[in-house]
Amino acid sequence: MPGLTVYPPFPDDVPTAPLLVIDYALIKAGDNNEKDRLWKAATELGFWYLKNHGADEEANGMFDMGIETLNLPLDEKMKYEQGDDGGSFGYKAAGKNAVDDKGTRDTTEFISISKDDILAWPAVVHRTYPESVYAYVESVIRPFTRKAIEVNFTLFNVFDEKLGLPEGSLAGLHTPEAQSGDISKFIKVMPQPQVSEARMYLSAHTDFGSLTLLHNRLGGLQVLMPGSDSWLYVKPLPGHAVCNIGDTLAIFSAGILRSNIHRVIPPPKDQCQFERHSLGYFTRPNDAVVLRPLEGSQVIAEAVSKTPEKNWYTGATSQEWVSRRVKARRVKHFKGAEYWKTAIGGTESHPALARETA
Ligand SMILES: O=C(O)CCC(=O)C(=O)O
Ligand SMILES: [Fe+2]
Repeated sequence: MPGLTVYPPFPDDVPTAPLLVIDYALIKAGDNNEKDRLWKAATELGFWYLKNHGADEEANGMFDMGIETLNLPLDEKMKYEQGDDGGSFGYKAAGKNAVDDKGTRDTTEFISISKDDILAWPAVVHRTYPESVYAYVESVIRPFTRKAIEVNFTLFNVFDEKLGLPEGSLAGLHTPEAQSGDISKFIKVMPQPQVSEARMYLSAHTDFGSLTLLHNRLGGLQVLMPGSDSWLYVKPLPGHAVCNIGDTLAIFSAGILRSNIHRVIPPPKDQCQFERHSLGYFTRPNDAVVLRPLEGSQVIAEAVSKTPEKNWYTGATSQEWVSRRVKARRVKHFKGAEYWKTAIGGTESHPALARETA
């Protein structure tokens, strides 16, 4: 069973990022101390571990679905390729995205499954998927999607409270019934020959949407520590999801919630000989929501006035924002180093975003 591969342990002599461990069960029970810790994590680093999230079994099933799907022959997978127009549902073949300012092609492939297609199945909202996806909809993908939405809503409620927004504000911008760019994404990267300059798996980026819930088994994910040039590994911890804030929550809160830069490089030490699999639920606002700081909060209004250099008023809808960022990475649209510097950006600016060179 590929899902049961025993990997070498994450090495204990590489520097790791100090993510707080947040207990979802305590958050759900309304524990104020835990809510304060979540707030600290979401505003200072923008990344944290989440334990007791209750979605482990579904996540394991998603690994089986993802491995089976990405092991299909390439010509079968290519029938479902996302294309070059900014669509983020379906299959993304290795080599279709650039990873640096030279236009180097990536070696990362993934299958992204839309929340809308999964909740509506057997009706099709956006597109169709390989049969190996449909075989898991009822037993795995739908329960996984529902649990991810539940976790999101619980965390959103804490953010509403801390931001001084009326209860239900953030949930109201992410209604499951409305169409959105929400995806479950399963990622695979083949091990690479031991060359001195191994290729970046995912170039430095901020996530495009609101919240990301990641389930990792191998290392490779690194976060750029705020205010510095150091990249630190996020050590995978069994049973813990890695959560992070994306651009749209940063925009809604005028930067109070931190959308931190991260990247994926080959897993450290002996782990790099293995195929790397990762799974994320990427939550994005409803397609039609216009991205700008939210009204009705004194705290957000103050944050806007303290950051005049930032253009939080993007004028873009959620769908336009995500689509622009997906499209900009496709090799087809690559136009050189200057292009890379400006076109791929999200809410954070840091030289690391422009100078990544595999
Ligand atoms: O594979 C991972 O560990 C992280 C993936 C990621 O950052 C992304 O897909 O946005
Ligand atoms: Fe990411």
